[in-house]
Amino acid sequence: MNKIVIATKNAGKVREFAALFAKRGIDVKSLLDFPDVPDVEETGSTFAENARLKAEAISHRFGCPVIADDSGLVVDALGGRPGVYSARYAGEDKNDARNIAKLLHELEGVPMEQRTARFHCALAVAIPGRPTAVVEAACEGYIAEAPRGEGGFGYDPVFYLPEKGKTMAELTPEEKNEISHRAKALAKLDEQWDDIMGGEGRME
Ligand SMILES: O=c1nc[nH]c2c1ncn2[C@H]1C[C@H](O)[C@@H](COP(=O)(O)OP(=O)(O)OP(=O)(O)O)O1
Ligand SMILES: [Mg+2]
Repeated sequence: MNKIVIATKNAGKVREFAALFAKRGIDVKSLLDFPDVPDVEETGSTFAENARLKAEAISHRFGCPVIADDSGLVVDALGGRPGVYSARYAGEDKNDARNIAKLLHELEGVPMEQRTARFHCALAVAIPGRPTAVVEAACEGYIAEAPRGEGGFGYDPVFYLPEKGKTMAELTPEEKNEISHRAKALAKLDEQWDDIMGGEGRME
């Protein structure tokens, strides 16, 4: 297999998946290539449920294997919010800058040692006629007091990695793809790939 559909319209995710799959010799198509496909409603209460909903809906529509990513930011001092609502935290228009502003506002006065958080990623693989597989992984860090860096997308400018002394947005794309929740989840998929695909093809 040398092509996979990722059920997302998020350009940041598409860039990261394209780089991660390029190493495996696989071309990535996304819903940015099919703008007429309507958004799948994320009605689940967990990342895994939403990833499954997106993968199965698009696989059913296209009749081919599809991977979906549902991800977000889990902040301990906010009881796990914004969680599955990360994209829509500050409103349905999914505006990264407004989401970050709301997050920093809610954490005003919270000292650094209590600003622990993680990015969480659930990846679902839906293949016609086979059970859907879901893997999950997380990347631990802290919510910074102000945005820093231009790279990545979403909440990256306020996600501080103590071991790097940088926010996720200050990493190069290659550095982010070594440590991110998305890369770790994809590595788990790699391990299970032959079982999941059941003869459909190998990832590498
Ligand atoms: O590496 C990341 N770096 C920064 N922020 C991130 C990351 N990974 C997820 N996030 C944030 C962005 C968005 O606020 C939410 C994902 O929401 P999520 O529903 O999975 O994606 P989405 O609606 O943007 O696109 P789609 O559903 O079409 O895949 O978490
Ligand atoms: Mg979404």
